[in-house]
Amino acid sequence: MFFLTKFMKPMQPYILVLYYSKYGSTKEMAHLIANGVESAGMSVKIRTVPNIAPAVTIAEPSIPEEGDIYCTLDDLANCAGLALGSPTRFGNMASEMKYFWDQTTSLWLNGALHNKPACVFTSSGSMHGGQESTLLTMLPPLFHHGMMILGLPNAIPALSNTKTGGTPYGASHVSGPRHDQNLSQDEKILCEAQGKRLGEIAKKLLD
Ligand SMILES: Cc1cc2nc3c(=O)[nH]c(=O)nc-3n(C[C@H](O)[C@H](O)[C@H](O)COP(=O)(O)O)c2cc1C
Repeated sequence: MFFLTKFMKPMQPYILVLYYSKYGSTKEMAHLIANGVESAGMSVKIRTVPNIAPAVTIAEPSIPEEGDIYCTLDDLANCAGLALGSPTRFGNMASEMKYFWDQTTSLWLNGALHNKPACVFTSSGSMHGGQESTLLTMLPPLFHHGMMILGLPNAIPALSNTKTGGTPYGASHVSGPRHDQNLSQDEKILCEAQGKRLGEIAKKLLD
């Protein structure tokens, strides 16, 4: 026992940035949010969730061939804070992300996420296509898990200046009908600001 405690490295606190993305916009936002987290001096883990394949197709490999790796329940349980992102799907989160949360009962039972800070972000095809409803409907699982929810304060000028995405409920991006619209400068600023705020608050809670 003494040997173990002497030589085992304590786990470094980290923020989990967990997202699903089909066309890449939400993934880009996740990486900008991670930059913001790191600018607050916190470590970060970026994780995604697999596509949901119909039963008739071959299951995906457990490690993706490219890109960010899939989130485990341990990744979620051990985080010091969470940024959760999903594309807007009919005004709601993607079923891939909902499926992941439906597997978190063990964490709910032992209160693994109690009192940890969390925020949400999304990407949609159109400007008024349901970003806010997606962000708000991503929150109930986090409330059930006892997390503390952070939005984006209006003190950040980009929130008032933006002509596309960006809401008080969380960062957002309008990707256009062909998913080919780049993140605007204001959308990028808001992603990084959201990550920074999450990192700073997680750090204060750990002190
Ligand atoms: C099944 C489905 C439903 C969608 N529903 C909406 C919607 O309700 N509102 C909207 O603006 N865009 C909708 N979209 C478009 C995506 O939200 C948009 O392309 C988003 O930027 C994709 O994010 P990604 O690049 O991270 O995959 C939908 C796309 C799919 C495939």
